[in-house]
Amino acid sequence: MITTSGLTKTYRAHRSHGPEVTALDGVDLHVREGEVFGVIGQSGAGKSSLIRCINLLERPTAGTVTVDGQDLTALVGRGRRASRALREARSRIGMVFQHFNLLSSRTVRDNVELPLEILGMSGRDRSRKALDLLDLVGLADKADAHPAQLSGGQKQRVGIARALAGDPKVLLSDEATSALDPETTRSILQLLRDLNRQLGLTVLLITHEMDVVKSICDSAALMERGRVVESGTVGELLATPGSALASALFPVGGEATGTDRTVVDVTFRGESATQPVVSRLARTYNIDISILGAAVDTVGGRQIGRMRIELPGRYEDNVVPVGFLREQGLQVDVVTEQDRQPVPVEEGAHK
Ligand SMILES: Nc1ncnc2c1ncn2[C@@H]1O[C@H](COP(=O)(O)OP(=O)(O)OP(=O)(O)O)[C@@H](O)[C@H]1O
Repeated sequence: MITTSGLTKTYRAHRSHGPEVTALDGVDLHVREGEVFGVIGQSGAGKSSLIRCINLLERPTAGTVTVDGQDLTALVGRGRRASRALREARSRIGMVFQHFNLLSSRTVRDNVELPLEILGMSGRDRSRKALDLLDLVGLADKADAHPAQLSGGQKQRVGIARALAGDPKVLLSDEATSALDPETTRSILQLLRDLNRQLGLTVLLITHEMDVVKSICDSAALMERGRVVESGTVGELLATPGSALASALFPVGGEATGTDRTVVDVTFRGESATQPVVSRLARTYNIDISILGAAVDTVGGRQIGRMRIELPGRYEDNVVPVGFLREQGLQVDVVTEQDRQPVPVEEGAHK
């Protein structure tokens, strides 16, 4: 549904002179139809630039953006007909902002009607559609209120209703929950998930919070210094040895008790979680195994368990027991010192 190819954006600090800042450095991203895709990264990683380049609010320096089969970059600056086509294409891409961007002088209903006015819809149709959208986001009773009379979560619901006005196939969310408290964050994420399922809406969201990715994303990408350094479905990421996103999505702690030890993360899914693998391993090889940490969690809607265990001896001495674990159908990652570096994103923090 969304593909970026070699997407690059450089800014110049002062119009014609000063150093260039490379905000996006050849980003290739593939977002499938109907999925919720999260892009996570530290402040300055290029997340906002990415989302603004995808809907062409910002003109990319190089590369292409294709949304629903249409190359949007081909429409930039190519005469009147192309710019009308670009406007139309953009109206099918909804955008939700961190600070809601509502017009304070307009009522809730009038805020939702605004994009419909721009699309030239007649007054009665506009009004009906705005009320339907407000109903969809659970705010039908606030149609005549003004934004100042609403809570943050309610304002974001209005922002979402407005984003849906053009019947978009794609919703872009720029830190939609960063200004909200944890409880409200949960309800807005649930709303985005419900809309994704009910309307088949593809959602691309950017966030600096791992919890957001964990609770609603089917796929995720990690950005660092303008590049996508990891991406995939949550299942693929969890199955990738050494994936920084996987260990941040599902951290399991525990330090080795000495240098002459092998530390292994074992990931369980579904049935395998119940197998008494650790005791079987200890019996088969007659070794003492310490459990350093363990957790069971729901990631991307699936129950997953992870355990960090320690075997006596170095890895070379444990090749056979590690192979035994893999033969049981478990995902086994041997943890090195380097793997234990923290992932550079915040977890559960709110701006
Ligand atoms: N309009 C601009 N002019 C000049 N530099 C910019 C502009 N917008 C962004 N940048 C720079 O581009 C880089 C990426 O910024 P961007 O806002 O895309 O990152 P981000 O990951 O969204 O960060 P944050 O989470 O803090 O919003 C930063 O170094 C930033 O200073």
